[in-house]
Amino acid sequence: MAVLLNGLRLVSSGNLSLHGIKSLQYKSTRILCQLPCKSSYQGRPFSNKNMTVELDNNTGVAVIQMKKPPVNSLSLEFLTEFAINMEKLEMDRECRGVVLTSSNPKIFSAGLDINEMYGKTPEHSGEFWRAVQEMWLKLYGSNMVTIAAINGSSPAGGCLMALACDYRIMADNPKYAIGLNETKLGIVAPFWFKDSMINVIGRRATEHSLQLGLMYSASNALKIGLVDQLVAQDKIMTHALSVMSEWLAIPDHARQITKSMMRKPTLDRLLTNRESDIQNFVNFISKDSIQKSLQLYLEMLKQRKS
Ligand SMILES: CCCCCCCC/C=C\C/C=C/C(=O)SCCNC(=O)CCNC(=O)[C@H](O)C(C)(C)COP(=O)(O)OP(=O)(O)OC[C@H]1O[C@@H](n2cnc3c(N)ncnc32)[C@H](O)[C@@H]1OP(=O)(O)O
Repeated sequence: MAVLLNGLRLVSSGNLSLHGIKSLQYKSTRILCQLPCKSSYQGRPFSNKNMTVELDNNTGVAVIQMKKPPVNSLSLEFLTEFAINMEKLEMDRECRGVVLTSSNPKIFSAGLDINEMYGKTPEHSGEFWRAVQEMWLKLYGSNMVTIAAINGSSPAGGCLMALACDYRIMADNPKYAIGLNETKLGIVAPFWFKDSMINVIGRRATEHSLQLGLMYSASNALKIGLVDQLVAQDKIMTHALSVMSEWLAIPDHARQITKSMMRKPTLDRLLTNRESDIQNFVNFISKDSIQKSLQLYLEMLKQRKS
């Protein structure tokens, strides 16, 4: 955790949620630019199999652009790479904010890679689920300002990623849909997916949404508060960076402590039940009836195409 105070940067060893706000050490550094100063942009890209990460040293803002063809499905490899990148940015004293977006102009993310849940060993399923948890813990528990620039459809795990951010901006296109549609696949959104949604849209709307596995058009997502703003597709990144500059104008320490106060109980719930959540997932996904549902769903996805 990093806090700016009178020109000194207070740095702790990890995410706000994982390590709380105690044991701060003093490190002297320059104060990072509070607002984007585009004139002296210096991009610094790294790691690029499933995503590119570009940190602007002048603004302290990184853009993570997911680029896993065809639909940014969240495979074990993708999730591992994502967690490593988040960790790197979290540790980077110059990074204060992250915009998450997609290189696919129509799909933000298709959610968890269904192939990782179908026909796999319990060991693989457990490893996969731990990686899903890690992605969420890193994003939901980040000290940085996180903004989702949702430039396409975003079902299930894709919606979860957006829900884990601080702010959601969606492209204003009636063809794009977002939601936690797990029940439509015959599976159940785990408690921390549900908690993430409750924290954004409230209990009643979440119950309705989860039971029916609803996918919302961009305009309906805005109506229920699932996204914060709709913006024309070609303006989404400019707008996300402008919203980011507003968030970064708030002193880091005050914003981070507030964020921690709001999110810690939700994070702690998964942290204290992490192993049982993995076991529940493995038991659930290994059932013949669930495997059958996933098989049918995968076939349906392939048939839809032809
Ligand atoms: C008692 C409690 C116990 C608790 C247990 C917990 C269990 C909970 C477990 C898991 C939670 C699950 C979370 C998830 O995220 S599941 C994934 C949900 N995702 C979806 O339903 C999206 C499905 N996809 C689509 O709707 C569309 O593909 C699209 C809108 C994303 C894109 O449409 P389009 O551009 O038309 O592309 P195609 O449909 O043609 O797809 C291209 C290609 O990609 C494949 N594909 C799509 N989505 C996925 C996916 N999620 N995983 C893997 N593969 C995917 C699709 O099959 C096509 O493949 P191809 O034919 O081989 O080209």
